[in-house]
Amino acid sequence: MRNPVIDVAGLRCRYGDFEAVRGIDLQVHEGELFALLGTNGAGKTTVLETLEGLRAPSAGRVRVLGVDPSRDRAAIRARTGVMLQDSGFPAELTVAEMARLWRRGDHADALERLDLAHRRDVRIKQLSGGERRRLDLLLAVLGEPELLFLDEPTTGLDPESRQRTWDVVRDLLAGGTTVLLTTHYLEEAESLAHRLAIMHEGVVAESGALVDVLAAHPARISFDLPDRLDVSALPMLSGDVVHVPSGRVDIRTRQLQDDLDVLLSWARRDGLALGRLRAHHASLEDVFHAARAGRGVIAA
Ligand SMILES: Nc1ncnc2c1ncn2[C@@H]1O[C@H](COP(=O)(O)OP(=O)(O)OP(=O)(O)O)[C@@H](O)[C@H]1O
Repeated sequence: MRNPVIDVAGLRCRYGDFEAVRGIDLQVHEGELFALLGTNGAGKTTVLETLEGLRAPSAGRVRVLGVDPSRDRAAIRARTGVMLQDSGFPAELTVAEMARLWRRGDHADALERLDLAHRRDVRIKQLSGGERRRLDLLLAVLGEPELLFLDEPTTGLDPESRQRTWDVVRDLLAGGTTVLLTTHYLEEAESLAHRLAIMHEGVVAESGALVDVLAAHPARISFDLPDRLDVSALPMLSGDVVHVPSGRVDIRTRQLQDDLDVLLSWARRDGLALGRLRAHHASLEDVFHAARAGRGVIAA
């Protein structure tokens, strides 16, 4: 098997007395999109900055494209694209000028792809927040990097712009680019990621292939408990039943189809309507809440 594009073992990062990253392992393989998720302050930006060579780890081993980023940042920069949360480009330049300054050439296709062609002669200071984000992405991918760091790439974008960004990322993946993504939008990770890690308070609380991580968590059935019924009236189910004060029943089960079948048969037999009935396999949001609550499962 080939060496991972990113290989991190036992990484620790300190800010003075405070240890923000407390011993994490990560491997990102060629051509995959790895989502680094986590609660606020979990340490994602610190990890990202370490991988980009912007800060040295206080302990552990970090290799990016086979190189130690804190020792040889220049070697990595030439082969990576970085889309930061706040890029701070010169406000007076136009979009086309900025792109040419970043990398020589016309870039008409890339501008078109990111829906910026019609804004090519507009100054950066006049762009909307969403257009700024698309310009950030444009500049990050102009050099056709082997490895792309995307730090919350769709924050502030409307749903259509977000979809467009996802399409660009999918095209890059199809072309063999490796992507490390951080995002607070779990549906973004669920839509794009092959593998992921969820950080909480400086450690990895959950990690693995997206499909394995989702499969390791119970499915859910929820509905409004019909009027005048008590939860004790529910039929015998394999899952755990939680009854919230608002009258909603929430069932966590590893036998989704069987439990749903039992519930629907019971409701039909007794002529009951299960209001706002929902049944679904675990979503990344369920996994995220479990990780935060310390119920994570390291799947791989
Ligand atoms: N320069 C700094 N000095 C001291 N503490 C810092 C510094 N930068 C970050 N921290 C702390 O380190 C921890 C991790 O911060 P980091 O920005 O890496 O988290 P994050 O996962 O990116 O958070 P968010 O999702 O909120 O952006 C936080 O508790 C933060 O307050």
